[in-house]
Amino acid sequence: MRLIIRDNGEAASRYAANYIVERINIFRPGPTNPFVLGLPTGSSPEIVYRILVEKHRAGKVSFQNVVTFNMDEYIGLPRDHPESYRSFMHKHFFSHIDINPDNINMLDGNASDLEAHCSDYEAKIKALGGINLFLAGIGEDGHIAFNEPGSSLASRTRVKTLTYDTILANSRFFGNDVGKVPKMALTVGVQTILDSREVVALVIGARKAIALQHCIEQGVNHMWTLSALQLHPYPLIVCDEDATLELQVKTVKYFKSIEQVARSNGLEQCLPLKISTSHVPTLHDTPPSPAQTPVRFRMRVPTKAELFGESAYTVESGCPSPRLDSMSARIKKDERCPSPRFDAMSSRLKSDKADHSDHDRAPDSDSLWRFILPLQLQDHKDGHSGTTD
Ligand SMILES: N[C@@H]1[C@@H](O)[C@H](O)[C@@H](COP(=O)(O)O)O[C@@H]1O
Repeated sequence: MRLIIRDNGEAASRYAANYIVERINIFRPGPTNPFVLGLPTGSSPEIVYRILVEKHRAGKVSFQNVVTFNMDEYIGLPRDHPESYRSFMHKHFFSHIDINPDNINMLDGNASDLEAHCSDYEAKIKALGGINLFLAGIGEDGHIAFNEPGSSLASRTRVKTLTYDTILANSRFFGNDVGKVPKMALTVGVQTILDSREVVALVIGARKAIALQHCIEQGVNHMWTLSALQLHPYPLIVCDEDATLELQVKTVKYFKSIEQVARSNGLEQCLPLKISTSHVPTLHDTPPSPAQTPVRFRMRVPTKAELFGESAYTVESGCPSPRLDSMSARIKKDERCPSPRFDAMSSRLKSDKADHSDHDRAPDSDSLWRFILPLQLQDHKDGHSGTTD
C-alpha cells in the first residue's frame, strides 16, 4: 500500500493527475496498444480532470489512444440529466480532450437488459486486456465505485441498491432532495477494480477520514469495500491532510517517511515501467524464482543485519539461523516496567526455563504441536468439518 498525503485537495489532485499523465506517457499507447483507464465521478475527481485538461492543452498528454471505462452510473436517470455520470464526464473531461468518442465506455443505466449490459461491460474490459490504471473514487461509508457496505469482494459489474448514507450524501447534487436521488446504480465490482494493474484511489476531505482509517489501519472487510485494496499488489491512495484525521500519528508519519526516504535515495514511489500482468497474486501462487523474474522487477532484499545491525541477533544453540531478538531483551532488567502484569507474565514464562530471556524465543515445534493438537481433536469431537457458512 502506498499512501501519498498532500496538504490539501488541490495538491493531492495534482499528484494524482501528474501520476496518470506519467503512466500514460510511459506506456506509449498506440492504436493497437491503447492505455485502458478506469475513471470515477463525484466532486473529488473534479480537480484531477481540470488538471488533466490543462496538461492536455499544454501538449503534455494525449488521450487519442486511451480507452476509458467509467466506474458507475445511476439507474433510470435520463442520459442527459445534468447529474447523470455521463453528463458529468462530458462536462468535466471528455469534451475538453482529444479522446476518440468510440473509446469512451460508460455504463448505461437505461439499458433494456441491465444484467446483459453489465456482462458485456466486463467482457469488453477483458477483450482489451484489462484496465491499466483505475482512478477510483470512494464514498463516506468506504464504498469504492458504488460497492456499498456488504458487497462481495469478488463482485463484478452489476446492479446495486444504494445505501441510505450514499443517497443522503449524494442528495447535495439533487437540490438536497433525497427523493430525487436514484435508489439504484450500475457499478463495476470490487474484483473488477482489483483486476486492474494499478489502482489510484483519491480520498479528499475530513468526511472521508473514517473510511480511510478503516481501509488502512483495519482488516479487509466487505463493510468498507475500499479496504479490499489491501489485496491489490499496487494500490496507491492519494489523500489530503484532512482525510488523515482518524489515522494514528505513527501511521501518517510512517507513510510520509516512506516517500521521504525513497526521494532522498533518488527514487520516487513509483512502479516498474510496465506492469505486465493483471493477475492478483494469491497465497496459492508459487513465488517466481529469481531467474524467472524480469530484471526490471528484481530488487535486492536488504539483509536483517543491514536493516537492524548485527547486535539485533541472538543465535541459539541448535538453531543455526540467526533470529531477531525482541525489544524487551534490549531493555536493561532494572529499567523494565515493574507492573504486576509484566511480572505475572514473565514468571509464567520463567517457570519453563530458568533464563529470563526465554520469553523472547519462538516456541519450538514440539510445544506448538502440543498446543494445536488438542484444539484439532476438540474440533473433530464437536463435529466441525472445517467448512464455513
Ligand atoms: N458512485 C460515486 C463514487 O464513484 C464516488 O467515488 C463517490 C465520491 O463522491 P465525492 O467525491 O463527491 O465525495 O461518489 C459517488 O458515490
